[in-house]
Amino acid sequence: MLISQNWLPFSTTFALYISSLVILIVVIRKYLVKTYGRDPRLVRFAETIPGPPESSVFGSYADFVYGKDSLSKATEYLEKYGHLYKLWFGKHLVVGLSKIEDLEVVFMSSKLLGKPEMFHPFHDFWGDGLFTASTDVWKKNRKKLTPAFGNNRFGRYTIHINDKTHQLVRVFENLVDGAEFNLWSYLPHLSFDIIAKLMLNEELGWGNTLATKFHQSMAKGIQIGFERMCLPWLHMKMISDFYFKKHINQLLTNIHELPKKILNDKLSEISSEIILHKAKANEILAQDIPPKSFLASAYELLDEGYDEKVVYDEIINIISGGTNTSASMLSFFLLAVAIHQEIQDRIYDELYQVFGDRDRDADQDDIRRLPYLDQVFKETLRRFTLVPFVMRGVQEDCKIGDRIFPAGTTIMVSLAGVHFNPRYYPDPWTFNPDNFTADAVQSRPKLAFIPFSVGARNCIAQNFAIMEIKLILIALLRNFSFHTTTTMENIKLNMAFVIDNVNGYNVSVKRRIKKPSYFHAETK
Ligand code: HEM
Repeated sequence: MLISQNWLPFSTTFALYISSLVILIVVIRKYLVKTYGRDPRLVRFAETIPGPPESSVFGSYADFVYGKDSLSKATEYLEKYGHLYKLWFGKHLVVGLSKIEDLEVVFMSSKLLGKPEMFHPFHDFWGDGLFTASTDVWKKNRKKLTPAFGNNRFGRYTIHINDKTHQLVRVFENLVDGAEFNLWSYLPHLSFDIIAKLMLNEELGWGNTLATKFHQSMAKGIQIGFERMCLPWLHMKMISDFYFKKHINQLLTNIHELPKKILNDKLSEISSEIILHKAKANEILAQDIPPKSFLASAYELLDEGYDEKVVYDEIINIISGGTNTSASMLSFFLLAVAIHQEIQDRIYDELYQVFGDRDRDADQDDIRRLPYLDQVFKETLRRFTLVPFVMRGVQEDCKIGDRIFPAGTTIMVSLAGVHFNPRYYPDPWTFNPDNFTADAVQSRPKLAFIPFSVGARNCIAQNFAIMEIKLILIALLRNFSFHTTTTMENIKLNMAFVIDNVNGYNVSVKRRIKKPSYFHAETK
């Protein structure tokens, strides 16, 4: 009796121990399968596609994330695997595409408008704004916000862009004949000030505490999002939450302070604008009124049944979309023409033909009269493809080329793969504005140049960005010549949403003598 009494508790404890262990193993296994288990349909589809070597659990992230920069990566994959290749990021199958015929199908398909599931770490920061909104929300928001980027607003925008650029010209005056400085210390400030003024009607300098907090937190948030998307051990929610949750909440609090303040400051202004537009629409008001602002359009999303968070999200998206893109483009352009002085001379000669030595500001008509500036502008967007890849999620099976892409695949359209395809650009690593002479453009398919992406989910601000950046370039190049000790070989691009040069954009400036280059040649 005694023996059996001692033995029974032991056996019960042992049984309990074993069954708990079994349950734990089952739960862990289920969790791991849910986190990393690959859909057999995706696995079978992937077997037909070439790609870099991968371990079965973690995928090809190491090659992608820790390899070369994104432009080199895009061209390396193109050379090794052609226009279709696969990468596994944990359980996510990513298929890279750069054949123009395939891209046409992707961009024109109304079923391929959604962002992929693996993008969800960015949803924390961009929320239901255009970058990460689900397709249904995106459709409503995009329709509402598109008019804010219409050409009918550009006349008013031109005045403010020129005004803000004058302020930068005054800062550069103090740097004339000095040492090299990094353009990046100035250009994001300018593009942010312009977006704040034009889209949000706020005079928010970069140095403003809320703005600084916003930019620092957003940069950190994007970095965390990128790590959570690419590094498979962070696909485990409990690990990801353990490392980042508190931090992400703090970053979000910092980020939201700015749109909250803007809405607070501008609420009565927005309400009056909306009332005015309603009166005009109902023909109660006869006089002409300015087109609706971005802020009023975003605020009207509340009529669609959303709460204020969606307005914050769109403000956050527009600042994110409009700051580093323009600043990177300006920086790469000025660095490239500082390296290629003969190209800079030719741009100035063209500017001199249009403006002579007068001081008047540039406008829309002037932009149209500067074809060589346009060639260099496009070559900068090609050679330094700012957004090298765009992602789309396949929500239902779809045919691209002769393959059926199963639901659940992530499509990675390689804009850089197109821009570095030797078939369209014979010497793709050379910076050569002649790639964009009228004849050269005519000889290529239209989709061979797609820096702003194409189709319904392209850059909402494409025309605005071109106008803004050209006006700034015209003002800077009319006042200064740019010089550098950097060479094309020193430019090292890093992997990010908008590429940037890890070595900075170091230039020195000289005051422009307002005479064309042939005048200097004759007086030598
Ligand atoms: C040279 C400058 C720029 C380039 C090369 C560029 C490029 C792009 C590209 C490729 C996309 C598509 C991304 C995707 O499909 O995932 C995009 C989207 C977007 N861009 Fe730009 N962009 C530039 C400037 C701007 C500016 C100045 C703004 C704001 C004022 C802006 C706001 C946006 C927004 C909000 C989206 C999301 C559109 C949507 O999903 O409906 N971009 N941009």
